[in-house]
Amino acid sequence: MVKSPGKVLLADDDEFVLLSLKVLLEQHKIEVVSTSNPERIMALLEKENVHAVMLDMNFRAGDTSSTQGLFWLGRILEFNKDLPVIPLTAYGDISLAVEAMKRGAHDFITKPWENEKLLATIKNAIILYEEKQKVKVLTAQQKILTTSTQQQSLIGSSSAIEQIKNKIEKIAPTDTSVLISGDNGTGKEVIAREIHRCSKRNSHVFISVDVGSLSESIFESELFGHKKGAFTDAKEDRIGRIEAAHGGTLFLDEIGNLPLSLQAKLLSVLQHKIITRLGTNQPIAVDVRIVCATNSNLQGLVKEGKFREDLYYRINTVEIGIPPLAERQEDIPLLVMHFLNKNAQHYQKEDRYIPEEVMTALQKYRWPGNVRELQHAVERAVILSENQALSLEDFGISRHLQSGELIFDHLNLEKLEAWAIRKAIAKHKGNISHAAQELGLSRGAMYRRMERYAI
Ligand SMILES: Nc1ncnc2c1ncn2[C@@H]1O[C@H](COP(=O)(O)OP(=O)(O)OP(=O)(O)O)[C@@H](O)[C@H]1O
Repeated sequence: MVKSPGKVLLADDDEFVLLSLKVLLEQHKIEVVSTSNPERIMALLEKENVHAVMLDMNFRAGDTSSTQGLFWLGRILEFNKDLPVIPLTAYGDISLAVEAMKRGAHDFITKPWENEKLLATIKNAIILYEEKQKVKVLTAQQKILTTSTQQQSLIGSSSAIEQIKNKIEKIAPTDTSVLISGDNGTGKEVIAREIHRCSKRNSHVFISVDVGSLSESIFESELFGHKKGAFTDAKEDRIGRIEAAHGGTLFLDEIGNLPLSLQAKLLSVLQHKIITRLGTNQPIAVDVRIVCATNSNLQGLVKEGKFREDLYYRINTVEIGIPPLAERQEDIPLLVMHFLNKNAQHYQKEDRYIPEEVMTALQKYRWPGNVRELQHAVERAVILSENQALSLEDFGISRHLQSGELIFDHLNLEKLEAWAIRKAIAKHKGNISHAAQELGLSRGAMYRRMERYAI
């Protein structure tokens, strides 16, 4: 089927004019909605996503003052200032056409019209409208892009990170939805960005929304956008994050914090790939890949009725679990060196280095804030250090080490079990049978636990 170039609203009280325009436009695959009653114009604009309007300037028979036409022109542009309006004027009424153009009309057509010229005018109007919409989306994307964080590739050589890299390679080229779980600061966003970078969407935007930091009152407009006047503070039309991510990847961090009412809306977006901005009822098609992250037990939230089960299954086609940093000590030296190089360069202290015993201690520390904490500790050490060799004091963690606050000061059984399973798999280089044997588990019990902890 040939794609329609766009949709036009025809408003004219002459049924014959409406019919002949409709036949002409539809012959050229242009979709048409029409009305002979001007009072219906606004309702049709609300309902239909039109790209241009053809507007009769003399509605009532015998009314040649055109005040009606100019009045409706004003109302249409008030509703959407980007919408091209093409007045239809009586032959020879140039002064009226000029007045309409002054008030924002796109072009004008005089009756009787020439088919070729009319078609060219309509097609131009549709293209112009689409271009304006694209510019709007691009401007919003640009704004979001410039405020988002810099790209950071996934650093690490532990078996956990290797397995994650392997999974990313397989899933990135597909559009499947991914759920990343892990504690705060473990690198969930880095993984999401890596999925985007390796995907065919990588020339489009990656948009990150921290659902956990949004107040409930702005959730909906932030995600879905709004129309001017949709609520008290809606001073202008605004594109939501989902629409801004069109063509790219939308990363929803802390998805467990999404209120139930919006969970239903998000599910509908995932199913139908359509959004509606607040205060309008015009559906807008969106093409986004959704990657979600959580640091809470989503399955538990489902059981408690706080998270919709259908949405849970929709977002977790593939799950990636990232263990806390303390459970992948092998990654610590690589991360430390990466952050050291970056900060040493930035603070012009390129001669700084880390003695072996300090690195060993850094590996043993449990890093409750995970990679984010490690990153800040290295930056702090570079800034505060007075000697070339960085000391544990520079990192600000010697006090914790002296108080014995090493890896196992959390006693959460599930975390300990997950830690032991990962450790055993790493020790046996991915051989599950051997790892299960060491843990005293059957292979079945091992696989059940691996599924539970998304290993
Ligand atoms: N494997 C990694 N390689 C390089 N940098 C990393 C890695 N993991 C985390 N980081 C860095 O640590 C910081 C925290 O990472 P990120 O924001 O991805 O964590 P998160 O799990 O999404 O955190 P939160 O749950 O708080 O949103 C970032 O500055 C990120 O660049």
